[in-house]
Amino acid sequence: ETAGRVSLSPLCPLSVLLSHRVTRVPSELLSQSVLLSHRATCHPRAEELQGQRWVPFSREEISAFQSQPMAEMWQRCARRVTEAIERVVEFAKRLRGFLQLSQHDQIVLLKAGAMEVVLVRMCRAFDAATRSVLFEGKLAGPELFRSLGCPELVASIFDFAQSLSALRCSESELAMLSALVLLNAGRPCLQDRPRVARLQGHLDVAFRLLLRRTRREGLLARLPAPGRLRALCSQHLEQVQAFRRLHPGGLPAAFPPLYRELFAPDPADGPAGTR
Ligand SMILES: N#Cc1cc2c(cc1C(F)(C(F)(F)F)C(F)(F)F)CC[C@H]1N(C(=O)[C@H]3CC[C@H](C(=O)O)CC3)CC[C@@]21S(=O)(=O)c1ccc(F)cc1
Repeated sequence: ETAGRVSLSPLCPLSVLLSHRVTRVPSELLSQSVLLSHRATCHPRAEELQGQRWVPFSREEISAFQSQPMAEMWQRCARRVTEAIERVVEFAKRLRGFLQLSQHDQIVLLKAGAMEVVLVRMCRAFDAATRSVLFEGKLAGPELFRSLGCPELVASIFDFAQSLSALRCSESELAMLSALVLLNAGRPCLQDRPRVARLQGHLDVAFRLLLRRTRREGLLARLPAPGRLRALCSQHLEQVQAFRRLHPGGLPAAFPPLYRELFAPDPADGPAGTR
């Protein structure tokens, strides 16, 4: 019998039975630890989202954003992407087994999945009623991002946020979704694919049991197809390349180094994920 599991032999007096803490199955412990990692690395925190009255930007504030030079707005948003990705890296490091992978595989999984997790997390701060997202403290519609010069990408990002928020996922569901986006054994260039597949398998079982416990099995069929996230991220990479072409000499130094590493790697550094 493993330590802590109550022995159910008939000889076991009630006092012993009652003295043990509640016995949780490993998968419930796993989804609980993923939820804690998610809560600790999301911004804003769930309680802030509930409490906060979401105020929309005024017309003047929106036109101020729209008259920002393109490079300024890109740097402003790139900083927020970078902050969000740093929190996703912290989330990954807290996932059971992630830090035991080789650093090469950790980097491959993060390069491929971090932005996808940011886009999943975005739905937490998305208001479906006004089709707007919390940006720098207030609610912003797609028109606020006009000066980025990539209206299709912005529209796809909002469509994705809209469809995900329509599923009204709980924090636990978003936590498990994010963990499964990251620990994806299908990512190219992995060295120890079977090891990632084992971690992914444990998360998959834990997610299905969570959905069964909460009578939300129907969610699986309604989740956006994984291809949609991938398409969004490749659209994003195209836009970064387009932006770089507009600004020869590489991304301005004002872009965070992590952003440059993830989205505008210097060709001299070799193919993505192999450094
Ligand atoms: N630069 C940017 C950029 C920045 C962002 C997104 C997309 C881009 C690009 F798609 C662009 F610009 F083209 F639209 C880009 F660049 F990626 F291509 C989507 C995720 C957003 N985001 C978030 O919603 C996070 C989610 C996680 C959350 C947390 O940490 O828990 C914090 C807030 C991070 C940055 C942010 S944003 O808020 O600047 C934003 C920008 C445009 C838009 F249409 C909607 C939002």
